[in-house]
Amino acid sequence: MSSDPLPTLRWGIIATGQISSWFVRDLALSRPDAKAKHIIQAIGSSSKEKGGAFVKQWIPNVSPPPTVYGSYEQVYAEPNVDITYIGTPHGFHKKNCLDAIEAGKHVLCEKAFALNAREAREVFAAAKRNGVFIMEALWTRFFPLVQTFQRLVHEEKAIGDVHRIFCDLGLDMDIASLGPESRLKNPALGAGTLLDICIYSLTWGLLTLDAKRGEQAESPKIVGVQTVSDSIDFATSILLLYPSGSQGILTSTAMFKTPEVFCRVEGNKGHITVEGVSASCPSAFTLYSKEAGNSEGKRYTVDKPGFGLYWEADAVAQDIAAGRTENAIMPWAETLRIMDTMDEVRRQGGARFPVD
Ligand SMILES: NC(=O)C1=CN([C@@H]2O[C@H](COP(=O)(O)OP(=O)(O)OC[C@H]3O[C@@H](n4cnc5c(N)ncnc54)[C@H](OP(=O)(O)O)[C@@H]3O)[C@@H](O)[C@H]2O)C=CC1
Ligand SMILES: O=C1OC[C@@H](O)[C@H](O)[C@H]1O
Repeated sequence: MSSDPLPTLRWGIIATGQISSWFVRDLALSRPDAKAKHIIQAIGSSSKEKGGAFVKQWIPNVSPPPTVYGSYEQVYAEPNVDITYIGTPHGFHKKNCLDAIEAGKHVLCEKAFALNAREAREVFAAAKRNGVFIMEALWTRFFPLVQTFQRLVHEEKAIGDVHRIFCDLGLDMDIASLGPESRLKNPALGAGTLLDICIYSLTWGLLTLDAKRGEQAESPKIVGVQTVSDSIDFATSILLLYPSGSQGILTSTAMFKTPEVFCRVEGNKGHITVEGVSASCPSAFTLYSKEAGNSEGKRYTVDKPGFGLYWEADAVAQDIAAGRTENAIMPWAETLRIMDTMDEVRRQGGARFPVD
């Protein structure tokens, strides 16, 4: 029995694209307040050369270095891997998750969890059958800043009753210039802004307009409009209308980079603005309370090394060490609620995937 009080988790990384490069760098960071010890045990890539180059470029100092495999299957079969991190495009998530689960591995799968709710339900059913942990990597929810925001809004009622939230995530993606194989252009890979970035705007709406999540959460009326070309959405706007009358106006676009302040929450006792590089990665929010009366507002910030993906990784390690198969901040039912909502938005808005 180790004297180290922190749980240890041995990761197998599936795919060597952008997000995997962020994730491994965050796992490798030395953090005084870490809640878990992360070991990058194995890397699985479409080629061993690509996997080796990934290690050399992003985690050259990790010691011992991870074992690099030229296939994903070898990672699933690796006995020293506890959990697989799935960093492939959306269209592969279902297969990658099912393969990992059938091999008995726990799974942390990037957002969007699957192409549609039907696929997501299939994956959760397999996880349940095999008794493994699985979670959608909606990292934003694990930021301490976001948890402070939720506490102020829901527990302290710092801006009273919330009436509306506006949240936008826009990126200038120049989709026209991308090749047909790009995950941002190919409908089979789940292209379009809804699954890629509107999912964050939707997340802010859901966690602001309702303190509950998953099956306990209220069911708002959903209206979705999309600007669609070649069956993928270049822009999506979601309206949520809750039984209380509160509204979410939650948007994304591939044609314009959202300015620093990406979100405004309005209540009867004040408002909050949230800022950061994008809705996925908030760096500060400012609370303007009518009662406190200070027009400059009170600013809450986060000072973090790296990207901030380690907060979700720590939470996963703690869950697995405690024998849990799902996480309380991002439970399976919350992922299904998001997938069901995005299916409904696409039904109304017109974006389609070949698997639908
Ligand atoms: N949490 C966050 O902030 C972010 C999350 N994401 C999510 O992460 C996932 C991956 O995104 P991202 O890293 O940007 O994607 P990339 O295109 O940068 O990388 C995807 C990787 O998946 C593997 N892959 C396997 N099959 C294919 C295929 N047919 N086409 C392309 N790639 C393939 C490749 O790795 P290999 O060759 O090694 O097998 C590739 O490098 C998505 O679900 C996305 O939504 C993305 C960015 C940020
Ligand atoms: O999850 C994401 O957040 C940041 C974006 O740059 C990226 O396209 C998206 O996948």
